[in-house]
Amino acid sequence: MIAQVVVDVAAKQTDRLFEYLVPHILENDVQVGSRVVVPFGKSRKVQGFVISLVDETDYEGQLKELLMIVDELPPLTPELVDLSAWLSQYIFSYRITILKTMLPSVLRANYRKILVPLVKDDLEVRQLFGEKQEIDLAEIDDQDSTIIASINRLLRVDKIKIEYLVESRAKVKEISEITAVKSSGELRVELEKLRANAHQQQKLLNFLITEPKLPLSQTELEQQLAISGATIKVAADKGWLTRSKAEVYRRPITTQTNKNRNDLVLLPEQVQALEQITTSVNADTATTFLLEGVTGSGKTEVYLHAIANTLDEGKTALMLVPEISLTPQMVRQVQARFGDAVAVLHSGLSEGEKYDEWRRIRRNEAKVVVGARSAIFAPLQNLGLIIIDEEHESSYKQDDTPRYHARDVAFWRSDYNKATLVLGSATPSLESRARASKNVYQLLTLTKRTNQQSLPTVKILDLKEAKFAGEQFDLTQELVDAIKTRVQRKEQTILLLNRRGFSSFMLCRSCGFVLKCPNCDISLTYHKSTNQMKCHYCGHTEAVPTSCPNCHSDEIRFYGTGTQKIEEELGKLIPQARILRMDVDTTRKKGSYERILNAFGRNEADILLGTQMIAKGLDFSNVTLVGVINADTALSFPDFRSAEKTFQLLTQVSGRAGRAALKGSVLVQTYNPEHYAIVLAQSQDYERFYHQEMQVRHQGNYPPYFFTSLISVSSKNEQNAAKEAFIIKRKLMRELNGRVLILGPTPSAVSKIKQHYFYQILVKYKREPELNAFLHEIQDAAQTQKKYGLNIYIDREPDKFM
Ligand SMILES: Nc1ncnc2c1ncn2[C@@H]1O[C@H](COP(=O)(O)OP(=O)(O)OP(=O)(O)O)[C@@H](O)[C@H]1O
Ligand SMILES: [Zn+2]
Ligand SMILES: [Zn+2]
Repeated sequence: MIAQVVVDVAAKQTDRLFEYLVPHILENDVQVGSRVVVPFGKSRKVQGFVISLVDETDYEGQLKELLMIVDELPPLTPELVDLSAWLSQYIFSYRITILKTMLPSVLRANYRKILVPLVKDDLEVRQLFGEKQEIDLAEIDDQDSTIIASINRLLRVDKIKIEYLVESRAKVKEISEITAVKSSGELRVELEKLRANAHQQQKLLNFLITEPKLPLSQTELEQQLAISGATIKVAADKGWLTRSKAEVYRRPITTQTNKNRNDLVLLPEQVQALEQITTSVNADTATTFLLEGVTGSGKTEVYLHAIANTLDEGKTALMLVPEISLTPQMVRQVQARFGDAVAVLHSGLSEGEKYDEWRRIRRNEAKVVVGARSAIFAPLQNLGLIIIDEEHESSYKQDDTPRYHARDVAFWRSDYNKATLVLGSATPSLESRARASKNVYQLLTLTKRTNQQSLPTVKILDLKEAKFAGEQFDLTQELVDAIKTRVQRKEQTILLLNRRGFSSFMLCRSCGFVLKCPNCDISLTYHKSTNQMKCHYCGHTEAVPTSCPNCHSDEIRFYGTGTQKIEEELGKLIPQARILRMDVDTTRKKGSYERILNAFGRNEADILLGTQMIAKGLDFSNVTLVGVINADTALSFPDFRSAEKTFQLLTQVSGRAGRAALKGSVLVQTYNPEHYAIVLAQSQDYERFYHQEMQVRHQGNYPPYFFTSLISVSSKNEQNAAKEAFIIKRKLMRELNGRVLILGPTPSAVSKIKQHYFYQILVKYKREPELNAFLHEIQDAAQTQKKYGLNIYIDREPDKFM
C-alpha cells in the first residue's frame, strides 16, 4: 500500500503529493486524513497528512516508508481533505497551509534537532554532554565559538550525530479514577480489622461501603472526604480499590446560563422562515437562504429552532458568529438550549480547551458547533445545517494567509453535504443580497420587531451647524442632554466612536469638506513617510492642504479622536454618569469583553462607550439611547465599500436601542447629513439602500457587478516592488486582451509595513476563466522572485485595501 502525503513544508516545490510505502504493521491503521511522520530529504523527518491511499505508483526509484501514524483517529475527515484541494486552488494557497488552518494549533508539529553521542569513551564527547544523554540544538549558544567548533569536529568524525524529532504538542488531560473492587461485605470485614486511630482509612472505607457512585476522580474523593493521597495509596495497596487513568475534557466555562426561553411562541414571519429552512434540511437540499431580518426581529430564535430540528433529524449543525468574545449572549443561548451537545470554538480559549472541544466534535460527541471564522472547518460529520449570523461582517474573511472567506467554505460544505446554508443579517452584504435577487439564494424576510414596536427613531445631527458641549468638538449639546435624561431615568446609553480610517484623512471643520482624489472620488490618505496626500487606488498625490479648497477656511484638520478622550470629556460634562469603556485597550485580557458586557447588563453603568465592537448583536433591554459620535470616518475611508460599511454600522448600532418594552432613539453626529448612506440608515431602510448602492457599484464597475482580485507586491526596495507590479500589469493587459479592468499599481495606503513597501493592483473582471491560471502563474513565478526579496500574494475578493 502506498500513501500519498502532503508534507509540512510550505513551499512551491513541496506543494504536491509525496508517496510513501505503508509498512505492513501500519496498514490497518492508516487512513485518508491520518497525520503521519515521514522521512523527508536526506535526514529530516516531517509531519504530513495522508491525502489518498493507492496500490501502485509511477515513481521509478525506491519509495521510503512512512515512519508512524500520530493519532488513533485521523484528525481530518475525507471531506476536509477534499475541501483542502479545492480551497488551496481557489485562494492561491499552499495545501499544507490550508490543512494546518483546519486543525487546532496543538496538532501542529514541534520540530526539534538534538545531538546524540555515538561513542561514549571519548573525552571531547564527554566534555560536551556531561551527564546528559542528548542536547537540544536550540539550547546551544550560537555565539559560543568553541562549542560550535567542537560540535562540528565531532560531527565530521561521526562521534556524534544530529537527530530530528517531530513532536506533537497535543496533550490529553488525564485524571486518576477510583473504582471499588471489594463488595461492601468484604469492606466491612476490613473496617473491623483497622486500628482505632486509623481515622482516614475508616472514613474512606465507610464511604466505599455506603457510596455506590463510583468511579470517582481521586482529587474529588480526596476533597470530599478530606483525606490524603497517601491514604488512597494505602487503600490501593490493600486491594480495597483500584486506580486507573481516565481522560477528561478541558471545557471552557460559561459564566452564566441564560434563562431558557424555550416557551416563546414564534411570530408568523419567524414561522414562515423556519418552515422553509426545515423543509430544506429534511429534504437534504443544499439550498442557501438569505435571512434578511431587521434588528431585533428574532433571527436568533429562528436559528435555534432550525438547529433543534436538524438534531431531531439525526444531523449536525454549525453556526458561525463574527467574533465570539463579542457575542457571548448568543453563545450562552445556544448552550442553554442544547447543553453538552454544543462545542464552542474561538480564539479566547486556551490551546488545551480548543483541542478538547475539537476532539468532542471529531468523535461525534458534540453535534452543534458555535464558533468564529475558523470553526467553519469543524470536523462535523453528517452536516445538515450551516448558519452564518451577521453574514455581512468582514471578520469572516481572513485578512492574512490563507485569505479564505468562511462564506465560500460554507457554500462548498453545504454543497458537499447536501446541507442547508442560512446567511442571516439585518444588513446583508451587497453580494449576498444581489444573489438573492437572482434566486441563487432564497430570500427570507423578517420585517417586524418581536416587541411589536417600530424601529428606534434616528435623528441626524449636522456637526457643521451644531452647538458643541464643553470645549472639545466631539459631543454636541443635544447628545449630551439626551444622555443626561437617560441617566436621570436610570435608562442606559450606548455610545459608538467609529475608529475606522482613524486620523488618516483631511476634513474641514467649517464646511465638512473631505479632500478627495480627482480621478477616483475617494478620500486621499495621508502618507507620513512622504508628508503627502495619496490616492491608493490610482496613485494620484498632492500636498497636504493648509486651507480648505472648498470654503478657504483654515479649519481643515486630520480627523480623528480617541475613546479615552471622549470618556474624560463625558466625565466632565455628566459627572454623575457611570461609564464603561470598551476598546482595544480595555479588552486586552482574556474574558474582559464578557466582564464589561455582563456589568453593563447588570446595570452597573449608565453608558457603554466603545468602538465598532459594541455595534452588533447586543440585546440589552434597558438601552433606550444610542449615540454615534462620528458617522463620517468610515465614509471617507478610501474603499468602494465605505458607504456599505457605514450604512451597516449605523443600522446595526441603532438596532441596539429599544429592544424590549421601552422605546428607543438614536442620535447620529455627522458632517455629511445628506450622504445617502446616512439618510437611509436614518430610516433603517436596507432595501432602498441596496438599490441605490447597486447603482453606484454599477457605475463604478465594482462588485457585485464585477469580481475582484488584488495582487500585492512587496519588497524592502520600493523601486523593485513598483517595477515588478508594472511588469505584472503589462502581462495582464497583454494576455487578457483588455477584457479585465485594472486599477494601479499604486502604493498601499500604509505602504511601508515592517520595512517593506507594498504595491497593489486591483483586477476587476466579469467571467475570466483564463485569469485564474494566469494568477497561479504569477504566484508560481513569485517563488523564484523571493530570491530577489520580492513577495507576491493574491487576495481573491479582497475586503481590505491596505
Ligand atoms: N417569538 C418571539 N416572541 C417574543 N420575543 C421574541 C420572539 N423571538 C425572539 N424574541 C426576543 O426578541 C429579542 C430580539 O431577538 P434577536 O436578538 O434574535 O434579534 P435579531 O434579529 O438577532 O437582532 P439583531 O440583528 O439586532 O441581533 C430577543 O430578546 C428575543 O428573546
Ligand atoms: Zn485616484
Ligand atoms: Zn471648508
